[in-house]
Amino acid sequence: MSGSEDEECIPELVPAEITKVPVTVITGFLGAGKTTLLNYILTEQHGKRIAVILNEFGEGSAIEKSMSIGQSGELYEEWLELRNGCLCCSVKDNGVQAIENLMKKKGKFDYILLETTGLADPGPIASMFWIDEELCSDIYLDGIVTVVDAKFCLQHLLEQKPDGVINEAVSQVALADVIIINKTDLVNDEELNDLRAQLSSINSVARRMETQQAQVDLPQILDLNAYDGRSRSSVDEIFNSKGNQNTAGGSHHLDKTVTTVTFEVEGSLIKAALNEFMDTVLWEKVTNPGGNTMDILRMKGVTSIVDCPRRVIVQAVHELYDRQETTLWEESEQRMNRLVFIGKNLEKETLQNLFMMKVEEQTSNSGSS
Ligand SMILES: Nc1nc2c(ncn2[C@@H]2O[C@H](COP(=O)(O)OP(=O)(O)OP(=O)(O)O)[C@@H](O)[C@H]2O)c(=O)[nH]1
Ligand SMILES: [Zn+2]
Repeated sequence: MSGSEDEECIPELVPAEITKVPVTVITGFLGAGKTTLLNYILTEQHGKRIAVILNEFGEGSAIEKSMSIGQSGELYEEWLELRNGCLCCSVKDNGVQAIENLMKKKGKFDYILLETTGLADPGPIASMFWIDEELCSDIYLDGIVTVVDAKFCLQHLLEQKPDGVINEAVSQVALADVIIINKTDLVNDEELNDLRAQLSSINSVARRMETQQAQVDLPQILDLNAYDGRSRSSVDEIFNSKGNQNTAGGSHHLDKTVTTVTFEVEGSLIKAALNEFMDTVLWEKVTNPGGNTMDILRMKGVTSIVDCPRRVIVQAVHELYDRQETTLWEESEQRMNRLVFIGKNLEKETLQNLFMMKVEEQTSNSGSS
């Protein structure tokens, strides 16, 4: 694809297909069981060549990252050099570049697992891999898996940060596509129920699993396609199941500023109106009736655009968003927009009314929907 301008003849080994390599970000508070999960994955039979990248500051140097590659059970270590230190703090595509270089040296992997430090908000890392997809990178963000400690998670979620800053444990739960409640051996049913309720009051749409020693069913956490058009079914699943009613919290009084909100609006809107809606909620920001700014951490939705025969998927992480056309609408089908927001100070009516206005603008302009 690149660097071949100065070559005389066409290289003989042109790759026939460009298979992009999925990246799953594994996050979770200190000691929750991320490394246990990685080790478990690497020793399971999965027939994949998996690269594992640990985004942690080591004892000695902060510029080297440990990396191991597992192929049918056998592991070896590599050092991944990142000039700017910690992956999540480095310049946007630095980490992506480092991984691509490594792939050039070592041959392609089938899959990349990236363990973030326990104290990191996974937002910047997710954004880094997500943006790069558009720059024709070899790798793409598949999903975010958050491991939580059944015993201590609640305590971490409840910890208050000064100035209303969202604490990392809450961010990790909010951005999760899958939440693994690990160490269930350390809690009783009541504690577990409490935690389940608190987790779903923050993020009611992530798939949830419960484990000991992080022993998960691998297909449940890999190849999620959580950030591309193929995730449509997951948005539909949300609406066809429990997603619409917000789960009530447990007995602890968790600071409920981060929650999930879902709504549906019939009809279609023009592309510009959808962009306006996204710009307003993500960038300009709207306030809830209590006068607090709504801060969106994660959003996904299926939307219906005027004159577009296909469903349009919208995805956002923090301020970044992206649209993708996917499957065709049926002729007879009622056009429907379904949106999911996870964030701080969210209020359903305000968001839904704003979206409805964009749909109605269209209806009154053209008289069709
Ligand atoms: N009781 C119990 N202990 C577990 C379980 N899973 C992991 N552990 C232990 O919990 C400790 C922390 O696990 P790690 O996998 O290192 O956690 P981590 O999230 O990678 O930790 P950091 O990298 O320090 O953030 C280890 O001592 C594990 O053996 C479990 O299901 N039950
Ligand atoms: Zn960092």
